[in-house]
Amino acid sequence: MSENPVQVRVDAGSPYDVVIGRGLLDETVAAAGEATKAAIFYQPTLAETAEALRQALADKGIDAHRIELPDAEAGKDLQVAGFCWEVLGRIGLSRQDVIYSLGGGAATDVTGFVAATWMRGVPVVHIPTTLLAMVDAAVGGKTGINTDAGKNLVGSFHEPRAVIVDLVTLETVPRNEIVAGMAEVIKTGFIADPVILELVEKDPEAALDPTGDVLPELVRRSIEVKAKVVSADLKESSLREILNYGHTLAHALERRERYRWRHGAAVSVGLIYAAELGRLAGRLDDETADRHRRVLESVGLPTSYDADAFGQLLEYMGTDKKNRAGMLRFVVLDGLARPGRLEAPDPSLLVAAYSAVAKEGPQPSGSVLL
Ligand SMILES: NC(=O)c1ccc[n+]([C@@H]2O[C@H](COP(=O)([O-])OP(=O)(O)OC[C@H]3O[C@@H](n4cnc5c(N)ncnc54)[C@H](O)[C@@H]3O)[C@@H](O)[C@H]2O)c1
Ligand SMILES: O=C(O)C(=O)C[C@@H](O)[C@H](O)[C@H](O)COP(=O)(O)O
Ligand SMILES: [Zn+2]
Repeated sequence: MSENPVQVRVDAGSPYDVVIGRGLLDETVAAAGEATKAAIFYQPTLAETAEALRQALADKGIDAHRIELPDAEAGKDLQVAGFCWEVLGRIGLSRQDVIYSLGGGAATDVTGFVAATWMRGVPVVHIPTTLLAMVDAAVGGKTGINTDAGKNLVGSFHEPRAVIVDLVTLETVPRNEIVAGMAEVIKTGFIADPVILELVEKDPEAALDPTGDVLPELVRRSIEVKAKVVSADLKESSLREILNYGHTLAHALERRERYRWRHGAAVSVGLIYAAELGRLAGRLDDETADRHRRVLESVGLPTSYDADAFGQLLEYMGTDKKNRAGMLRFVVLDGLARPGRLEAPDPSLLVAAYSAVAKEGPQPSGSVLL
């Protein structure tokens, strides 16, 4: 990617830009607009970056505060949201002011939720710092927390004022987090942009290299797809569901694992399952179905899960937001980049498709866990 930042427009309810580049502190400060106060919610690993932003905002006369969030999924919690609301009250942050999120998708999700609910909605600027948050979580206005009832069942649509994707931040992201984010990139390839798949397949190592040229192209392509989809259907009345490809099983798996699995790792297993459902339903050709496993494994993503878990996963899939009238609905492919829906599939199909991911014995550990 060239030195000049690239802007991708999201043309939904309140249009905004996703700015992609390297070294974007000026753009980040400019996004404060007329605010006189700012709150920066950040994950612990981003403390230095948060302080640099606080200082840069202070230099512009903005009363800026930084507030550390618990790391990862522990941050997407009602108690954490309550703590954030308390802090905003103490700061006296008003509707003319601004909130920043700084971190991975867990940070953008909980901060977005806090911004959506504080004073019934204040401006939020997302600064995603993981691959997954850049290509997916920070774009599109979905915000949320996890509860005992399930993953992301509490939340709201709250569009950001801007999204600042500074590719430099990827250089400190652990490899397993880049790998996890690649699941959403590959998902995007299957639902809408097969060039993404070709780029990953050509050189999986290059695709994972935050200092190379391939990853920035994958980031831009994925954001372009997401921007187009959410611009057409912000509130997920229909088209936006395609971004949920692989997520019906993934969210059930995450809940079963008490959110200790990386979201991207769960999505990877969920993609294998959705591809198999499509194949067994007679809608997806063998080559495209098999391509899922090849490309996901080529970057080191998991593609299997506990053979004994299906009953509980089925129960948890029953709370998926795409379900209608108590019937399961899945996003499946009718071919490469041709997403469709599978409504109320026969239970025998659901069981049969699980054999594509079922694994007996010791389960994956390490990189899929927090
Ligand atoms: N709202 C949406 O549309 C949407 C889309 C996709 C995913 N999500 C949500 O996003 C979450 C997953 O996001 P994630 O994969 O980014 O995980 P995450 O937010 O848990 O971050 C992963 C880890 O990376 C660390 N990290 C972040 N930036 C870093 C950096 N620059 N250098 C070093 N370490 C860094 C974090 O501290 C954390 O430990 C899930 O909760 C998922 O549901 C939301
Ligand atoms: O933006 C969307 O829409 C998505 O479905 C993107 C998903 O990758 C993401 O994980 C999202 O948070 C899932 O949404 P949910 O509505 O199923 O919670
Ligand atoms: Zn996702």
